[in-house]
Amino acid sequence: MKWSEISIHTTNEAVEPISNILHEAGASGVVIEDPFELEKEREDQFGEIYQLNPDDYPEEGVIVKAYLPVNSFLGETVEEIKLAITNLVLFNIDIGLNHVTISEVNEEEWATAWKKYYNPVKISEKFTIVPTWEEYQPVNSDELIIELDPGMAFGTGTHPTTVMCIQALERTVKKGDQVIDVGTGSGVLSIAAAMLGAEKVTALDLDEVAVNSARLNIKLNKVHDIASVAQNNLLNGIDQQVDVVVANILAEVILLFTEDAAAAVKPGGYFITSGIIGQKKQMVKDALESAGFAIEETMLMEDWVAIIAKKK
Ligand SMILES: C[S@@+](CC[C@H](N)C(=O)[O-])C[C@H]1O[C@@H](n2cnc3c(N)ncnc32)[C@H](O)[C@@H]1O
Repeated sequence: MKWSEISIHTTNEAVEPISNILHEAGASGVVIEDPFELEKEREDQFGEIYQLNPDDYPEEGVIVKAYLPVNSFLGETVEEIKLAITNLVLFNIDIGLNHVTISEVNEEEWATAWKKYYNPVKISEKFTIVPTWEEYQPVNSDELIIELDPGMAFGTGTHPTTVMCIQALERTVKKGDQVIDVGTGSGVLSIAAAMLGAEKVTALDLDEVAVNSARLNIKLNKVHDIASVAQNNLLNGIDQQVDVVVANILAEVILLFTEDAAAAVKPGGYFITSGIIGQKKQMVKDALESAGFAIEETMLMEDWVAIIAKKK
């Protein structure tokens, strides 16, 4: 598959809304080149390793980059992104130079473009995500380490939507549980569920690239006896009943299968949903409640919401 790199030279203030616009437009792997990163004092209590190259950063302003699949919608998507960014001015957001460039990258370049921005990160009480090419010494003996090579699939493991899912899994998965991960991407949530003691994990994704990436990461983390991966559209054709279903997908997609999720979760079990932007929270909550779930917890990180719902 060919990928297009969209690069936006903007201001610090606009980074967050532009990242959201890019995510909403279906971009993968938003990276931020902020010269401040070069000067920032690093916490090393978690043993993170930082090797930043000044050549990768602009002299002033911030560059936000993301990757879009090259398909027949690319032209429209780019135009929509540009318009949405320009519209930020209406909200009094300074978009700075707003210099937008597009370039094509091949699969290999895309995969390696990630690597320089990707370091070990402690993302929850128990879990640290470590890229496969980094050396990492655990700080605590009970620390759980997920080794990840995101390749082409979504999931460096450190996106707020993923972090909230992992924190929600920590609160809900019990030893011996059965779990389904809808939209597994790099497989990170399935690996976390297996490490938390689940007995059987089913990882599903529509995208073949994600299926392969999840298989690789599941094997790398030695949880392949517990977690298996299949190419599948949401929960279509899945008739097993499990203790936890987790899905980090956009709100619009969650709404398509709340009924199927209600059928797949045992009474007293959980449906964890994430990937929901703030203004769509109520819509998802309403759908979950009418499908037979009670909202147990609403989590918030940056502009993103995750919901832990319990099957009545
Ligand atoms: C935001 S990513 C989440 C990846 C990973 N679970 C995480 O938390 O980092 C969403 C994933 O859902 C997958 N997806 C989108 N629509 C889907 C569908 N209809 N059925 C299955 N997977 C889907 C995408 O391919 C992508 O890998």
